[in-house]
Amino acid sequence: MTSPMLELTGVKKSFGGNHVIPGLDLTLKAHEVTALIGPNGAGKTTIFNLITGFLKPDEGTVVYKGQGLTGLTPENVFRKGMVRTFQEVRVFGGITVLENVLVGREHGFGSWRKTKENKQAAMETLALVGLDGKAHTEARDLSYAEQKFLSLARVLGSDAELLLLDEPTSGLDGRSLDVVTGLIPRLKEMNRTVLIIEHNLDVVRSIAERIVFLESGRVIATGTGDELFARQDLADIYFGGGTVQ
Ligand SMILES: Nc1ncnc2c1ncn2[C@@H]1O[C@H](COP(=O)(O)OP(=O)(O)OP(=O)(O)O)[C@@H](O)[C@H]1O
Repeated sequence: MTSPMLELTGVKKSFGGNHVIPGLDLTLKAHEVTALIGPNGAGKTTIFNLITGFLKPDEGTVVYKGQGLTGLTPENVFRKGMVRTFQEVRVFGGITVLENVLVGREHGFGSWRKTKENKQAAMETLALVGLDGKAHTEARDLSYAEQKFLSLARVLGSDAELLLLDEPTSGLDGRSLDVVTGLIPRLKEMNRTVLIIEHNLDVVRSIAERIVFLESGRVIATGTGDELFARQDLADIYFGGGTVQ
């Protein structure tokens, strides 16, 4: 059996007396697209923060490709080969689109280099999200949708194998939504594993191979879209009534 790409075991996190993650086990297989869904406040972003070193678990372990991540800074977690996006758009407005991807390639924190090879790789990444024609535009001059694409290009432009995407489609519709939903299934061909937080259930259904349903920091169901979307009990939790469709 191949070892999991990511394994959370007995992870707990409280804020004051609020037990946001009361005890979480979660495993990701390599080259799968897994969606983390659940009602507002279920703890999805907190889980991203616990995995990526932005928060430290009170208890439990996070193991990435056989290596414990507990206590590592976000920068050092990144260097292990994992990268995330944030719910809100985070791009560097004062530098160009191309430079934003180059910064992402160099781990987003330290120095970065405009070598020919890096530039070519960054341009190929920009082409994936349709931004190659705007490579020399300052990021602040992009539309909201283009800035979302650029956030994606920045994580894709890194060598990270595990991508954690926090609501990559929020605020997008029509053709811009299609850019993201078309891209995500292709990431496994690029040797990437994806964990995605997503509220748009049509998107979840079309891209996720496995869905993890979270309520109050606990995994209450795991399965394919066909398995989970048929369950009225989950629809009741998600919508407070109605059907997940
Ligand atoms: N740093 C923090 N300090 C205190 N409480 C926090 C902190 N981070 C998260 N929480 C609380 O943890 C709970 C879960 O929040 P989280 O953002 O992880 O949920 P979510 O599932 O991502 O929600 P949404 O779908 O609305 O983005 C919420 O009650 C939130 O207020």
